Amino acid sequence: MREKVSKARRWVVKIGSALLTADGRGLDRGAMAVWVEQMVALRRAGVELVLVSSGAVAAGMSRLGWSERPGTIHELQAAAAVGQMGLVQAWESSFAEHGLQTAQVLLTHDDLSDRKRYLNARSTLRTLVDLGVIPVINENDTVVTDEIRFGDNDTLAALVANLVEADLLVILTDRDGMFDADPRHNPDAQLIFEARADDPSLDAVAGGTGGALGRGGMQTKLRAARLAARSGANTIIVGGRIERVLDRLKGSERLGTLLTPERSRYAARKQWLAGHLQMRGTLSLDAGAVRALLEQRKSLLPVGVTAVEGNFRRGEMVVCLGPDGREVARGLVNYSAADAQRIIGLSTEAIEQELGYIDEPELVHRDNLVLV
Ligand SMILES: Nc1ncnc2c1ncn2[C@@H]1O[C@H](COP(=O)(O)OP(=O)(O)O)[C@@H](O)[C@H]1O
Ligand SMILES: N[C@@H](CCC(=O)OP(=O)(O)O)C(=O)O
Repeated sequence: MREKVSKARRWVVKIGSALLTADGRGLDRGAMAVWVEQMVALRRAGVELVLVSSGAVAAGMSRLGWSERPGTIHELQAAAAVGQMGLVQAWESSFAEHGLQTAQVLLTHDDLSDRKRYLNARSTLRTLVDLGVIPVINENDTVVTDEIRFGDNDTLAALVANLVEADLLVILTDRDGMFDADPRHNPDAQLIFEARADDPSLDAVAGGTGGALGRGGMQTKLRAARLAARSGANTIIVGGRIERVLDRLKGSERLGTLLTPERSRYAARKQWLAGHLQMRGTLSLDAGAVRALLEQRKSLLPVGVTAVEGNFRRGEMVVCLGPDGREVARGLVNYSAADAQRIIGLSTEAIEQELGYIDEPELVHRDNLVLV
């Protein structure tokens, strides 16, 4: 079962406020350094990493000398703005000690629900990961309003896992994992080692909300696992203070709670694309492009496309048809219909000349392509 974890290539690691702030006494830099060491080791082992870090509000409270979580949203946002500085600074200096660079990425709900911004966020994150930089993501607390807040970073981390098509979401928290009852009130509660994310009996055990600093509790972690499962990712909820926790997970050790998707990664991804997006147009492919997609699992380049139909925008879903008119794939397109029309049949070098810019050399990247 745990080889699902050791074999995962792309991880999103989420670290909650409760852990990061040593229960309210500012950022726990010592603990951060220990996770950084393990994340560096993961990277060196070929794992692609994205970090979702909470702790801005808690760090800001400590910097401002506030001992209680403020009541108004503006005070919370002010605390987050102050604390985010310290948070990214701490991550940056800690990773820098190992020669790794970090990047701050602040996201809101709108960024992930608007197709165009979604695709841009995705491309930027992919570029950062390819560059070997560790993206450090948090919610953009200063600009969000109550209605559009993620609120807890568990949900944000799950949506990031969808966004970057992670194989694994690791939620580090202050308990060893998900118990069959809230361990704060039930000393006999037992750790759940494995379950299907969609198992309805989990709803009852994850009832309680978060601690004094965190927002979510187990309920949002369970919901996050279900969201992550939609794009086929496995989720581990595990104690961040367990010694060498990330190393040991990578080594298939049975730590924490593993929540698995009900379908295979591929089937889940396909369903997710289909369920989330309406078809906006079609691309007709020549025989060479069909072979490149189906046999070599490559991205679709403009050079192999013979016709464009529909009025789609960048980031929307299109259907790819073979020379016989049969559907061979569907996926998220990197160019609008008007721009696609101008670049079909062109080699990669000619695209920039034609458009004056180049977003991506692929018309549809293979990560965003589902073969039929
Ligand atoms: N079934 C459960 N198993 C484990 N922890 C639970 C459960 N139900 C509620 N909790 C509580 O959830 C807390 C973790 O959530 P939270 O405080 O939001 O942390 P974080 O900041 O890591 O997101 C734990 O300290 C625990 O008391
Ligand atoms: N964006 C907020 C995180 C919200 C939050 O509390 O998240 P979590 O501790 O993961 O439940 C912050 O940085 O303080």
